[in-house]
Amino acid sequence: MSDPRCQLYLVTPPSLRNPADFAESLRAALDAGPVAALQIRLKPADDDTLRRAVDLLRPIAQDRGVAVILNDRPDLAQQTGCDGVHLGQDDMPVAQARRILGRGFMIGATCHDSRHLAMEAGEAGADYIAFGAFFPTSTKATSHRPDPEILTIWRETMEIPSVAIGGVTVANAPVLIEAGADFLAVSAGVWTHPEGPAAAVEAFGRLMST
Ligand SMILES: Cc1ncc(COP(=O)(O)OP(=O)(O)O)c(N)n1
Ligand SMILES: Cc1nc(C(=O)O)sc1CCOP(=O)(O)O
Repeated sequence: MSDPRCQLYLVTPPSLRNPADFAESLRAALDAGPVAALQIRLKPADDDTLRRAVDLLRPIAQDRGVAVILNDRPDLAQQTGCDGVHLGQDDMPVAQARRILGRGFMIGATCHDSRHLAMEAGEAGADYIAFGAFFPTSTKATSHRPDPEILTIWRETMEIPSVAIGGVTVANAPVLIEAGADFLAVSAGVWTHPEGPAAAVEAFGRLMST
């Protein structure tokens, strides 16, 4: 298969009411089409809950070649065998995380609608930067609404891959793909898709391969 210009990055729902059921949905989703990464994002969750979630979900993803990124927690990400961590502006600074985690560990950084934040994150050692929220979402309260053009400008001027997040669905994804996003990070648009997560991943796969 030719290298797709944009790849799918799944984000878990904010809470897993039934972890075993979610594990089943995750298997089905990952078997339905190409997925580059899975972010485990549980809010709020204590350390035991996070560890149990990583222990359950990490092998499902990694066995299928999907990188596992833990949200917010570089310490637990490293201890539990994840491939990377995603850091917000109020989390551990990227440079500090890079010093602790070393070069082989993936670090992503939230940059809202700011190329300035994104350049800072890149200089501090981030492997990808995330812009959002591009569309309204009920997964998280958001106060930034970037124009998709930020993805075009970023791609034309910078080498670090961009992730577009926030309210992304099969219906609105084309504008972000056209604008030049390297990855689309999606939660509700997959887990609450009317035809189910596998159908959503298949549909994203079609969009990204055309
Ligand atoms: C890929 C990606 N982009 C942005 C975020 C948001 O991270 P953050 O600002 O730390 O907010 P919370 O996710 O912790 O609520 C993300 N998680 N992933
Ligand atoms: C976790 C998160 N961060 C965002 C940001 O803008 O930084 S938007 C968002 C929610 C992503 O979930 P959904 O695909 O359901 O909108």
